[in-house]
Amino acid sequence: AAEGAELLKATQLKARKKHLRFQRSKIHDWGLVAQEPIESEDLVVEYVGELIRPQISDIRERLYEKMGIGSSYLFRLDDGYVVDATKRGGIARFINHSCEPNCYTKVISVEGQKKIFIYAKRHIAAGEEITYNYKFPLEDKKIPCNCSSRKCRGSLN
Ligand SMILES: Nc1ncnc2c1ncn2[C@@H]1O[C@H](CN(CC[C@H](N)C(=O)O)CC2CN(CCC(c3ccccc3)c3ccccc3)C2)[C@@H](O)[C@H]1O
Repeated sequence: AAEGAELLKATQLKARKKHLRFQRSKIHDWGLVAQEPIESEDLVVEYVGELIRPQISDIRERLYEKMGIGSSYLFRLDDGYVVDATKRGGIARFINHSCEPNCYTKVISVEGQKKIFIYAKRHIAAGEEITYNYKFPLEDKKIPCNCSSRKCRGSLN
């Protein structure tokens, strides 16, 4: 049953993939834009990258900082593990944050492998930019938020 569900998900993702394009974003640099309408609760995309242990991600984060890459394509999981999409990443790495997002993320363990899926939390019209809440931990050094939604909190962290 699990494999079946997994296979179905994979085909859904493949079908969906051709209707997502990364384009210039009004929020920041590049973003992921829906080319066709997406129904609420539909699976949009998987955040594909390398699953790395907390210790490794700290080292990589410092490395990326040194390389001037700044905020990298790291997706932090609750248990400290990180999915790093910097080298080998899918299009989901271009998704920007919004304080009033149209998607949400869900971490699902498939045969012990943690996978991050992004689902629509409402109907998304063609041409809309895909967004989710990054849920960055609060920090002193603020990254100003440019989501321009009514409930914008003003910063990502
Ligand atoms: N609501 C928001 N308001 C204001 N800012 C927002 C909002 N949402 C997201 N952001 C910004 O987007 C970041 C997240 N970002 C989401 C996508 C991004 N739009 C983009 O265009 O890539 C992915 C990261 C951006 N970085 C790019 C690195 C790139 C690089 C770095 C330096 C020089 C050249 C290139 C790089 C390239 C190749 C390999 C490694 C790094 C990764 C957040 O950390 C924040 O800075």
